Amino acid sequence: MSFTLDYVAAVFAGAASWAFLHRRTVRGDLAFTFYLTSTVILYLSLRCFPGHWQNPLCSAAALVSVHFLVLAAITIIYRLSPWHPLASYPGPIWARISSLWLTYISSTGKRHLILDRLHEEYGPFVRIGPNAVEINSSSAISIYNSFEKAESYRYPAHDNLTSVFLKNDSREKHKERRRVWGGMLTPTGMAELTPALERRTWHLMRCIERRQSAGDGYVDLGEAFYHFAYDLGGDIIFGACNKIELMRDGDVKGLVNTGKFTTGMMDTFGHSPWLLDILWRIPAGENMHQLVRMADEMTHNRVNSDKLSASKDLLSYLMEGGVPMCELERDAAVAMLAASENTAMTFAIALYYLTAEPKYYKVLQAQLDQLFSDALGPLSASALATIPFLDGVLNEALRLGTTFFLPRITPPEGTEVDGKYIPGNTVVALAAYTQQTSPENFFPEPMNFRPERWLPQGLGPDTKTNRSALASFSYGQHACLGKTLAFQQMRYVVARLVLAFDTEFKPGFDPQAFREGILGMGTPHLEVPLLVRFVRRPGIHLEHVSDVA
Ligand code: HEM
Repeated sequence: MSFTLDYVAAVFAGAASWAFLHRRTVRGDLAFTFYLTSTVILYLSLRCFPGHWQNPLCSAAALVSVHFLVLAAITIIYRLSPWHPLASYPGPIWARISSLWLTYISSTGKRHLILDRLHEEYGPFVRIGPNAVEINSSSAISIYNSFEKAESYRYPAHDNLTSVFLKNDSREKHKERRRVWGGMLTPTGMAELTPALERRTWHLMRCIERRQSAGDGYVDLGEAFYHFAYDLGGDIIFGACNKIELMRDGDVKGLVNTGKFTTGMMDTFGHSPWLLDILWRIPAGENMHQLVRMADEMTHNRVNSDKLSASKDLLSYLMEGGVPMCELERDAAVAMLAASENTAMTFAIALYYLTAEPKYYKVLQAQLDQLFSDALGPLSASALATIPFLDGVLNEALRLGTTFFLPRITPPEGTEVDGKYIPGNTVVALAAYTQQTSPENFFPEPMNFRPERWLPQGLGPDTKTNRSALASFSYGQHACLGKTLAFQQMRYVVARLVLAFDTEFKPGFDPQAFREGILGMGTPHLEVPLLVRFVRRPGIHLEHVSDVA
């Protein structure tokens, strides 16, 4: 009799736990520890009644499992029920049941394509998680003005340190941190970074040639751009103390893969934050810790060094702004990723499209030749900013290459988008990729690379170019702080390369497969290596250019 009662008690405890937890965020690592500890405590308790329980260990595990299964079953029933606040939103059943569905589709890198198809099937509002809605409407841009970031941006250590990119509980602290970062991104701050950009771009040109001659005549351009962007990012963040020299030494410590792994993990498992909490504490999450350790070490070197550059680096601004050491380390790690990955991949995607469509390469080359008579002479940022076609190339690379998913959380009172009420504490996101490729925003040929669509005359009288639908730098209070710097870098590097070289793909390279292999993993990831040959244009001599730091 008491045997049955114990199971009945476990069922009631599961139901009571649901009533207590269903409006709360549960930390995965704590939940895991709870179940483990409960099993041990139960086992020890059952052993005190010898004879009553045949096998105390199995019985303890069974009671805890009953608690968990009841909790899970009620959770699922509630999520599928008409009483759930998002019951009226259509979406696939698996999405309604568990956030693991969104986690799974994110892990494929094709989340943007899967969600795009769901909008075709279900309309502009799709329930993509038990508590998440994606909106395919330009009105949804308004959610970025004031809503906070979703839990997926929470640093899994849960240490409540303030950091510029991650989820902060204090809006004021985040605002203040943006202000401190902003010092580097003023015109004066950016001018101080220009010598590093110029020097690193010369290294890049020599690095490309060196790797071509050391191999089969072609370079893995995605890899070369990653190495360039990390080297330059290191200069920007750590100044003269920067030890990152991937173009010269290769990526011995696996920095690029560590960075890609970290952004990929956050972008995938962030949708099930409880799972990220667990992964953070087990060996599978080791690469994330490795990035943190690298950033910590470089930050310590920088803070304790007396070998400082004449110009300021990011850490100068943060130290002057009174940012404490533990938060300097966190922001340095964020900056290493923010300053490198997206920029590197946008270079790669821009060069891919220019090589795939040589007529655009020629147009850009002609315009640059006209403005800069000496292909190896100075390229001022102000002159480069006057070439709309160059910006058209970059905007198209961003439009087709960045497929971000940027979740926010609605305030407790909820919100309205296009007249539809969305309940409070719902995760909401703009369908960025669908908007960026929608004929309502970009017409004609929304799926094709057409830089002219960004010029005043566009692609003819029916052209539609809805600039605000380009979500590549996000919007509002968490929008990219480095957008102007990124454009300055992208214009400079693309212009230098196009002025000095012609390009061609390696024979057998499949442009279509490359394009289909641009994955969305927080930043673009390239499934297919971009294999290209750079051929010097007549009159270009680079022998005098230094190719080492
Ligand atoms: C093509 C290059 C780049 C792209 C496409 C890009 C894109 C983005 C996006 C989409 C966000 C917002 C994420 C969100 O709302 O969830 C963001 C945030 C941020 N980016 Fe960039 N970024 C680029 C380059 C850079 C560079 C070069 C830097 C600076 C060195 C930078 C610094 C930042 C920072 C600090 C944030 C966090 C802002 C905040 O949360 O308040 N980014 N970036």
